[in-house]
Amino acid sequence: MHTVSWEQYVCDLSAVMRALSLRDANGQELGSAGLDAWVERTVDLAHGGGCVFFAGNGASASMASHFSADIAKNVRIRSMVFTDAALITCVGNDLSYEDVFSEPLSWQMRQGDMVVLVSSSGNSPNVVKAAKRARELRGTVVTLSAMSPENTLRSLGDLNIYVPAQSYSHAETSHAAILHHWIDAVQRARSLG
Ligand SMILES: O=C(CO)[C@@H](O)[C@H](O)[C@H](O)[C@H](O)COP(=O)(O)O
Repeated sequence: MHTVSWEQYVCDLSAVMRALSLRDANGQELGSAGLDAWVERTVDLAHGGGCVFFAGNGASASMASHFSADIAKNVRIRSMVFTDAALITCVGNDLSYEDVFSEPLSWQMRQGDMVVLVSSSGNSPNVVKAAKRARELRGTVVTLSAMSPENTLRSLGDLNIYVPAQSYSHAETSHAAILHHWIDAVQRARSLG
């Protein structure tokens, strides 16, 4: 069995996280300083009573639920995910799996709300469609992706966070750390931490 020592794993993961890229909608690189812009937008949204939606598949679906709970409980920001079994099976069955995030967004998202879309590959069709729908609805789109730098999702957000992870392990762990970092910062900015 191929093994990597814990020290090597941490070293490789750290390299991936340090190489974080954050680009705006025009493709301009903001680097990790762009995380502050994300925090500011989220604080502004909170002042206006806006909602933060989260979506992703598999491990990213569990992150969506986790961080939706955190932002509501710890930061008192309204939040929603679309992974309720009745909802996802209904939309998946009646329309298609590609619509399971975009369709509920159409019903729930208002101008000025934010959606955080998490996809390691950056190519899951339902996540890509959600990004396009949210833009039509004039919401703020934040994407977290990995794998190929040319992945589809990376060009669809107002803020596009990318880590050059080549494994789901590194991609998912990096995304979870970024989301924790963001919510901690929003919590401090709202003097709730
Ligand atoms: O955790 C893993 C793989 O390690 C899986 O659950 C993974 O999240 C699923 O295969 C997802 O469907 C992958 O979708 P995506 O993150 O590439 O959009």
